[in-house]
This record gives sequence, structure tokens and C-alpha cells, in this order.
Amino acid sequence: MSKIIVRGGQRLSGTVRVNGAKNSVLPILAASLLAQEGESVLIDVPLLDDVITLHQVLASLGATITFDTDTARIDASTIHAVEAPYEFVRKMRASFLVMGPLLARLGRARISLPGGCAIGTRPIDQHLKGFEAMGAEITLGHGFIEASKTSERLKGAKIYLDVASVGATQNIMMAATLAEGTTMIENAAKEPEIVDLANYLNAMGAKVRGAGTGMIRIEGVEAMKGAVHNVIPDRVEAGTYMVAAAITGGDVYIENAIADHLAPVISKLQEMGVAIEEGENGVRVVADRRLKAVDVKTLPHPGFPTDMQSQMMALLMVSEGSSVVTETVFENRFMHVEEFKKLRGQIKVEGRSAIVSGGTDLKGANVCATDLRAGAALICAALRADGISEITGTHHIDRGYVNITQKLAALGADIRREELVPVETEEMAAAVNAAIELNLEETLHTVQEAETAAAFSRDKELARMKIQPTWA
Ligand SMILES: CC(=O)N[C@H]1[C@@H](OP(=O)(O)OP(=O)(O)OC[C@H]2O[C@@H](n3ccc(=O)[nH]c3=O)[C@H](O)[C@@H]2O)O[C@H](CO)[C@@H](O)[C@@H]1O
Ligand SMILES: C=C(OP(=O)(O)O)C(=O)O
Repeated sequence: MSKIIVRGGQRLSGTVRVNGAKNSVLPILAASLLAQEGESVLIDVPLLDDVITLHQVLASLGATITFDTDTARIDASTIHAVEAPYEFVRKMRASFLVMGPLLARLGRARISLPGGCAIGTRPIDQHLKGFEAMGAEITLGHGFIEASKTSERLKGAKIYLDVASVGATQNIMMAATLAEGTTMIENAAKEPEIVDLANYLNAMGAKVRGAGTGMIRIEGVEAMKGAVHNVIPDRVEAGTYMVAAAITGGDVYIENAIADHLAPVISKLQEMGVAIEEGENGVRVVADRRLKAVDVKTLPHPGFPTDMQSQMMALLMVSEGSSVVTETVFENRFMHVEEFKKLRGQIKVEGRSAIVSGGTDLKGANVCATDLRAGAALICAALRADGISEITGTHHIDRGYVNITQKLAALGADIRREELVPVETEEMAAAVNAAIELNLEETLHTVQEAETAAAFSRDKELARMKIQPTWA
């Protein structure tokens, strides 16, 4: 249990560096399973809870992973298991992305059904439709899905996606790399993370063309090997700091942000009156005037990203005029609205739209992050609100933001985190506290589960941990 405590009203200024993209590194880690030989070296891997969960999935399949600062080394030559356990898939839907690589590499995959999550039902029918078209047999059991090859190799196929799903595009792309013949994905997702995955797959020896367009062509190859790859910067993390800068009337340079990837966010902020300058290796955001309301509609890339909707809504609450925010990607992504109301936000939800009355003087309150981006949006709103806000539900935020409290504090925010660790005995509590005090990573490992130790490591900026296969 932990909470983030913010005293609003500080103007942010300075430079913040964004980490590698969560939504790129997760499919890329899954894709590393495709290498029959050689080590993959992934650079700029963010030490996030989701990344740790996927490490655990890969380790449980028999891969060897070491993680040092921001570099992950994966040897997948030793994988032998085909089942991604429920304890991991339950925590993170993206675990389902190992299905394509396992099917291609070992011919079978059994994965617990990813549960519906807060922001929508999130079906996986398009992933399965793709695997079936390539000749896999799909069995739905009690709480799991199994896919098996019916011939020596999967077969290339023409697959039209009913929705331009990011995950389905990635899963099918990965399965198709080792298939016999050519696969065409029509109505493919075009997100920058799809292009990043294709670049990694190609470095591993795959033949993927057209990533970033609606038509991706994958010519199957016989074998793939490990490769070195630099993960792209996180556009959603960058966008979140852009909003944090704008909402506090700040002047912040967001290092490592790629303006091209942020085009829809930049356009909307500019329409509102935020000045944005593209720099050498990042983007500068200056908000020195009253901002005006704009309407926002989320769409698949290159439309406005759903992962920035709640942060944008935070900014719209304090801008002049009314706006309509329409969410078209997920059917239940307005849960932050009730929390915003606790900060005195004036918002009314009507179906898939939220009508925001701007110009509100926000007031600090105790609020709860209902999902990852909702948590980030609440932090943004709290930075502007008068007085103190306490944000719980921080485990959601830890899925997607590295050191968010430290990064914002370095920009001048009055923000801190309080960590309450449930331990069984007083001796353990004393040992944990001593370890935190002394930065003794080893001690943490002896008294806590790896995850908790990682949470401490992250907070203490000891970004070094190893996860060994459980059978080793
Ligand atoms: C780890 C990761 O990269 N997560 C991102 C990814 O999620 P994810 O890959 O899960 O999102 P999708 O693009 O698949 O989902 C988009 C829409 O398609 C629907 N759908 C999806 C698959 C399917 O088989 N059938 C179906 O109907 C979903 O319910 C949703 O309404 O893209 C989303 C949309 O940009 C982002 O918000 C998430 O941050
Ligand atoms: C919805 C998100 O992620 P995921 O698909 O991992 O739940 C997100 O990053 O905002």
C-alpha cells in the first residue's frame, strides 16, 4: 500500500527525460521468445511493474533474463514450457502477447484468459481469428485458451482485422514471422510501437514490411536469432509530462520525446494555446497564457491516443470554456471523472462523451487511481489544485511510469510518496527499514518477494535485478 501526496500550485520548470516505451517493450520482450539462438539485448527498458511481470512470464517459460539498469538480456534458446500462468496474466493483459511467439516457436501455447479490465471488456477475438487463419486450432477451456499448430509450421494467410487492434496486429505479426509463406494483415494498427516491434523482428531475421501502414506483409522465415534493439521513447509518458507542464503554467523540456509520435497531442495542446518547440532531442512546452478549451476525440493512431484522454481532460477542467471529450477506443474509460469531481471538476458523462465545463479552481482531495492513465491524470490535476491531494491506487501508476514522483519533484513539484509495506513480523519491518536506509538490495530480496524488492529498488533508483527461471 502506498500513496502519492501532492501539494498543488508549483509551476514546473526544467528538463525531464522520458524512458523507453512500456507499450513497445512488452511486445518486444514477448518477441524475444522467437530467437532459437543468440542473446537479445534490449536497451532503454523501463523498470516498470509490467516489465517485471513479463520478465516473470518469460522466466516461467524457461528463458533466462538478466536486467541491469536499463538493459535487458534475454536468452530464449532454452524455452520449453508453453503455458503462461494465471498469476501473471491476471496482473497484466499484455502477457497474452506471448501466444503468437510460443505458437510459432513451440507449436502450442496455453494461456489463462486475460480478465476484463477497468477500461473495457477488451476481447481477443481478432488475435484468435488471425491464429486460426494461419492453421492453428483454438480450444477454449475453463479459464484458459489453448492454440496448437495442426501442421509442421503455421501457414501464411490474408487476415483482415475487424478493428485495428494494436495487440492483435502484434500477436499475428509475431506468429507469422516463422510461418510458411506470406501473411498479409489488412486494417493493421499503425501505432509507432508496431513499427518498433517490426524493426526488432527484422533485426532478428524476420521479413516484415509495411509496419506503420494499414497493410503489413510478413514473409515467413525458417529461423530467427537474438538481436540488439533500442526501445523507442514512451510517447504517453512524454505526453503526460507535457500536460503536467501545461497545467501548472510551466516551462519544461521533455528530453527524448519524439515529436512525430506525439503529433495529435501536440496539435491539441497548440490549439489550446500551449507553445511547443521541437528541440534537438526532445520537445519544449511553455504555457504562459490562459488556455482555451478544445474538443478531443480518441481514435487509433494517428488519431488522438486513448492513453492520453484522461490527462487531457485534467487540463480541460482548468481551461477557459466548455469541451467535449469523446472516447471511441474503449467503452469504459471515464472512471477518472468521478475522481476529478472530488477535486471539484465539472464534468458530465453522456454515453461515450464527457462534457467538461472549464475554468474550474481545483481543490485538493483524497482520490484513487482507477487505472494507469487515470492515476497519471489525477497527479496532473493535483499539481494544479489548491491544497493537498492524496492519491491511492498507486500500483496502477507503477505499471507505466518510472520514478514519476522523483521526476516531478525534480521539476519543482511538491510531491512525495509514502510506502506502507505489509510484512509479517516486527523483525521483518525493522529489516526492511534498515535495508531502505542503507540501500541494501540483497537484504530486501531476503525479506520480500522479488516484486516488492523491485518496487523498493525503483524508488531507491537501484535499477538492478535478476530473475532466474523457476526450474533452474
Ligand atoms: C500493452 C499495450 O500496448 N497496450 C495498449 C494497446 O492495448 P491493446 O492492444 O489491448 O488495445 P487494442 O488496440 O487491441 O484495442 C482497441 C480496441 O479494439 C478492441 N479489440 C481488440 C482486440 C480484439 O481481438 N478485439 C477487439 O474488439 C478492444 O476491445 C478495444 O476496444 O493499445 C491500446 C489502444 O491504443 C492502448 O490503450 C493500450 O495502452
Ligand atoms: C491501457 C494501457 O495499458 P494496457 O493495455 O497494458 O492495459 C495504457 O498503457 O494506458
